[in-house]
Amino acid sequence: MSATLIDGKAIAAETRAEVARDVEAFTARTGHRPGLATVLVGEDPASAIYVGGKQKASREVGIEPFDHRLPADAPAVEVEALLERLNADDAVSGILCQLPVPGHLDGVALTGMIDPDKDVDGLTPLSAGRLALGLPGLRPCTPAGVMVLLERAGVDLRGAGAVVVGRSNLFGKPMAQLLLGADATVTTAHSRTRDLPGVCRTADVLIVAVGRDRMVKADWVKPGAVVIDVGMNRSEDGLHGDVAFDEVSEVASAITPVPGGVGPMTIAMLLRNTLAAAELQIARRVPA
Ligand SMILES: Nc1nc(=O)c2c([nH]1)NC[C@@H]1CN(c3ccc(C(=O)N[C@@H](CCC(=O)O)C(=O)O)cc3)C=[N+]21
Repeated sequence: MSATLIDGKAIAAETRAEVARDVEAFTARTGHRPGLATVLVGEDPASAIYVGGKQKASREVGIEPFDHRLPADAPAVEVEALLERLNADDAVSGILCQLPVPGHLDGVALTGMIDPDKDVDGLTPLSAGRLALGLPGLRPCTPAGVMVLLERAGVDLRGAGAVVVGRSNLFGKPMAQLLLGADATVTTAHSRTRDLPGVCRTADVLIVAVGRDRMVKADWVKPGAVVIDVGMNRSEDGLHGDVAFDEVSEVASAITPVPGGVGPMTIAMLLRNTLAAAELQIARRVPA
């Protein structure tokens, strides 16, 4: 392998240590402990593991976790009532409604109910609009984490050609906007893109989030490119990203592994956003 490994696990650990320090200072200053409420509807085992990981990571940095689980057949009004309660609860700084939700529910509508000041996923229309306009706001955790990885890897984004493969609201769209905000020249590619390998080959920075096991091959990558793998594909032969790591790492100059790349960074950014949300709520609290 010739590429430098971008060690998301190590960078995330450093970010979590920073957040832990900042949470301590926040609590000393305000007398409040930040709180993160997670809402999980249904019993999907992978989702349950992720939510459990978020809870544990919260506790470790001094953020109080609130764990809410509803049955897979919970009616929309019940989930809505829970979100309204959490919006009104002063102990809850941030709310995360784990996606995807079961088919009878509307994930976009539910997420959109979250108080924008508690929107630690950065997925409400207001947060998305703030990002699109270049205004300050809470940013979606996974793309925000990728920006930290790129910065820590010393990648100069100004004028660089960045290709984002995937156009989801959760990742691809906000990723493209963050890169644009950092002065990259951004292309968003997707399943309908003509000559996807050719488009990928133009990238100085290639970011892939499509959910197709090891789709990106060595001949899709420009020699020396930086490759960020956002995929999480579980199969009989283990957990793999959207990038064929072994062959692509012979071509790229730097690459993130799966696991141990973008995933841990997502959780670290969730913690950072929860502290930022707690700050927002202190700021808007009317002084006595
Ligand atoms: N509202 C919402 N917000 C999310 O942020 C959100 C979501 N819904 N739904 C699902 C996805 C997925 N996601 C991951 C977070 C951490 C790892 C992670 O830590 N992965 C480890 C490995 C985990 C393993 O071994 O399974 C790693 O990459 O090293 C993965 C995936 C957050 N998501």
